[in-house]
Amino acid sequence: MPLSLARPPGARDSGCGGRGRAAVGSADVTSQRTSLTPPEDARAPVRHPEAPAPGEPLGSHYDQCFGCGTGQPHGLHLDARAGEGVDVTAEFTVKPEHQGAPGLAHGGVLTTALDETLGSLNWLMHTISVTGRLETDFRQPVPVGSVLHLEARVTAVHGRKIYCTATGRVGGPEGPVAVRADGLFIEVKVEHFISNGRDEEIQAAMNDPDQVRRARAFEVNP
Ligand SMILES: CCCCCCCC/C=C\CCCCCCCC(=O)SCCNC(=O)CCNC(=O)[C@H](O)C(C)(C)COP(=O)(O)OP(=O)(O)OC[C@H]1O[C@@H](n2cnc3c(N)ncnc32)[C@H](O)[C@@H]1OP(=O)(O)O
Repeated sequence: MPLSLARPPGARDSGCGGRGRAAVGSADVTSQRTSLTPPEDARAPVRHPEAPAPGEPLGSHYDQCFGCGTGQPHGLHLDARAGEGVDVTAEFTVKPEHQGAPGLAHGGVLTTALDETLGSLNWLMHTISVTGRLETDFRQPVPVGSVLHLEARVTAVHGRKIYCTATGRVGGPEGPVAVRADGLFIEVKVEHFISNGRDEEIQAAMNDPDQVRRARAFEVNP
């Protein structure tokens, strides 16, 4: 489907940082607390035929993304690589600016690293999806200076729901799991961003041919 650059009906017409009427619906999340387990009739994930080759760096979906953006000075600068299945790997070095307690990584930063690694699975399926739910287990403290070896994979797909899981290991790619997460990502169209993002950044993104090309690469999903 070609990428439409027009704002759809119902889009907010001024950037107001989420204070305006939400342009997406929202399900009753209180009844979804146990829904990180795929339903019986979920299907196995399918690697898109044009997915990046195993080992290929995926690059950033958005230059200003806190997780992967190369133009984001405050970001984590993750650059995941494609795996052989519907899976990816990445490394994240914990820096002093990522501390929660003295000398230790902040849990929210570690969760962000897991979230971003899971988000990069989009490249493997040529799907755009956003985090609906994310549950993190913190098993070991992660000291500053550590390299967190991240791995994420899709476990099942059910309609627009993408079930996925990620681990972060310390001491090497085969080291002990320090953090892990189960996620539920929900497939969206490009309009999700156009309708909900602040105008300033959306306009800049739509005027950037490289950004439009990257959005298209996600969207083409036969
Ligand atoms: C030129 C312009 C260019 C722009 C291009 C950009 C390219 C970008 C490319 C790639 C981006 C990748 C980004 C990755 C970054 C890392 C990941 C993040 O941090 S993402 C940010 C954090 N997440 C959010 O901000 C979501 C906020 N939430 C929402 O927007 C909505 O709630 C949304 C879209 C998730 C769902 O809303 P609904 O109205 O579309 O759909 P409903 O009907 O509510 O749900 C669909 C199904 O999913 C279940 N569901 C939804 N939310 C759930 C939840 N929280 N827990 C469990 N189930 C949930 C529902 O029960 C329903 O299931 P049933 O089909 O009925 O079986």
